[in-house]
Amino acid sequence: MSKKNAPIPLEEAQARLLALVEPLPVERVDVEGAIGRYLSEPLQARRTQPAADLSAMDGYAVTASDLAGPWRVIGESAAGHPYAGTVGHGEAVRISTGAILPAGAEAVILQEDLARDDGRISLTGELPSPPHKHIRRCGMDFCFGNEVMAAGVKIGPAQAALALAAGHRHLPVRRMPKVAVIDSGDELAADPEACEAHQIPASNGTMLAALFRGLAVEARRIGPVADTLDALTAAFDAAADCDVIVTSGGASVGDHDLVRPALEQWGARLDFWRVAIKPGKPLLVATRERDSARQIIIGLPGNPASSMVTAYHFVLPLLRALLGADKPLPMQIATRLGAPVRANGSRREFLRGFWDGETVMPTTLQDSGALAALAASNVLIDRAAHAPEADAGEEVRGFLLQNGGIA
Ligand SMILES: Nc1nc2c(c(=O)[nH]1)N[C@H]1C(S)=C(S)[C@@H](COP(=O)(O)OP(=O)(O)OC[C@H]3O[C@@H](n4cnc5c(N)ncnc54)[C@H](O)[C@@H]3O)O[C@H]1N2
Ligand code: MOO
Repeated sequence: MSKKNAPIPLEEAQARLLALVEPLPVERVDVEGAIGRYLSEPLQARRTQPAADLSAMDGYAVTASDLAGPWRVIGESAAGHPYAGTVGHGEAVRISTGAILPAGAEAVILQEDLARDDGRISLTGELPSPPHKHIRRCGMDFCFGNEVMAAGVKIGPAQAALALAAGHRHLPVRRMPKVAVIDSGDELAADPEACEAHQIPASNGTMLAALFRGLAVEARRIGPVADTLDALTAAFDAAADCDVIVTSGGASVGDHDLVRPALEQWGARLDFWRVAIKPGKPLLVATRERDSARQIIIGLPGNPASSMVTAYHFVLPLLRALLGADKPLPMQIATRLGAPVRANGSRREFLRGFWDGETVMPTTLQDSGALAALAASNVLIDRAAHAPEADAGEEVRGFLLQNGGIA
């Protein structure tokens, strides 16, 4: 193998890939449509919340200067229906959670702590301490002009609610990337119920597209495609409008591993090939310049666990970066081994395992073709190159597979 293609470390390969990203154009979409996408610029509040002092509980609003009572009930402030008058000495206003505190009122006494008798209330329980305990101050959450979210934040359920509360009907986000997923290999059967002995059902394409669809992308599948240059270049042509093309299989060194030569024939330029990780070593990254934008092609190894691990560490971060994420890489967790693991070889390894919230149990079978073990896993245990054997109970780091490793 030429020095040029010596496997490179994971972080270096990720940095090279992300350096190729040209963020996609910005569009404004309504808040619901923005869910799953990333803010392209900081968001300022267009209103103050709460816009006035509000009661946080159901009870009675009184002045702070008269906390002994009894009080005469002079009216009501309900959510959406404020009390127009002022509360004075010896007076109380019935108030509900979320209602505006009437003028003059500085304390809310819970209704459970009061007895009401014919328009008068008297204390039977505790006074609020401090008196303003049950009051949400104007601007407690945010004030007009505050930056409520930074650029690159993912719009999830709470962020969408915050944007609406801050007075925004639309949000600036980047257009959704278009991704094509190409299954390649002569042995692949499109129909799992009609799979001959010399075949294997094509399963990576569905797995990968499902993984990518966890992000706000338009993913489509092509193939299975035969192991010929013509079939592969025709598949690339069918993906000519895509921002990202992901292939699985045919990335290694065999006579029928044609993804690299097909990409070159198609006019793509290889950026790097081979990463020092296990599984996933034969990963390749190439680019093709179109009239307006750059296409990025990622060739994943065909073994199912290799495809999953490389999609997790490369394709998901790439898609997040195209969407404008501030932190596109997955986050690590620290946990403890539930069983011993052997010493590692020269490639950083991602063992498949199941984390139950306390310890992580590596699957017995770690072959990169073992789909049952992959499907039983929710964590990739991160083992450094040449890591010594480790006992049950020792701390290890890992990546949660769920949600692409991003909380
Ligand atoms: N002499 C060497 N041989 C291999 C090397 C090497 O360095 N020298 N690397 C090995 C590594 S590591 C991996 S990983 C594999 C990956 O090879 P390819 O990307 O070329 O994958 P294929 O050979 O096409 O397929 C591998 C395996 O996966 C199955 N497969 C492929 N596509 C799908 C699909 N869409 N759905 C389900 N299963 C799929 C395929 O049938 C094979 O069993 O190369 C090693 N070899
Ligand atoms: O990517 Mo391969 O799985 O290292 O055998």
